[in-house]
Amino acid sequence: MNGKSLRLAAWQPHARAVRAPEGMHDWLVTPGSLTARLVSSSAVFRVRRLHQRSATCLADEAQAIGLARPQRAWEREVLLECDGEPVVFAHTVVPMDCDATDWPLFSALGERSLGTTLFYDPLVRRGQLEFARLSADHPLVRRAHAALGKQGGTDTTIYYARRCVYRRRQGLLLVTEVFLPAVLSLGAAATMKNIL
Ligand SMILES: C=C(O[C@@H]1C=C(C(=O)O)C=C[C@H]1O)C(=O)O
Repeated sequence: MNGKSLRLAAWQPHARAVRAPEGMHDWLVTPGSLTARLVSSSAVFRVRRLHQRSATCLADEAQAIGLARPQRAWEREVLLECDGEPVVFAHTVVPMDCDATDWPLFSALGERSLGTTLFYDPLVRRGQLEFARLSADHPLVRRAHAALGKQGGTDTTIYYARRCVYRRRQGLLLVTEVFLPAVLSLGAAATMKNIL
């Protein structure tokens, strides 16, 4: 970590507050399942599971999932890939003490999209989206860089992210999606597919 403090984010309730370029703003405000939009924007879509394990949640996540302080949670991290190109780094946390019946499919997801369990289950309630600008030293961007095999030290890119809390029975689950720059090329590809 070379002494750099890990900078967390200021999560905003309105997408316009993070001043994303238009193309990225359009992705940030994708209604419904992001998976569904990515599938329709590419020929080959893949959820590349990086890991699913217990880990200490981030300081700005604890309260969102009902924890008094950062503590162990179930953590799932994936790259969403379109036509072989990673376009989203996604990070999901669930409190360790959640009842297994709250999220019955979560532990066995593998490389199936979490979205397929969240958006087609009538017991799931979706909270409000929040948005943030993340710099390269944010913990989630650092993890995305590591997953992509990239050194983030000189990266001055601003990454745009959104997060949302889902509730099912007594269970809470927080999904954070960090949009990678390559997501912007999908718009062009999707447009070309419509034209050709
Ligand atoms: C919440 C969704 O699920 C997607 C899939 C995820 C996964 O498989 O871990 C995580 C975040 C999402 O981008 C969605 O499709 O909207």
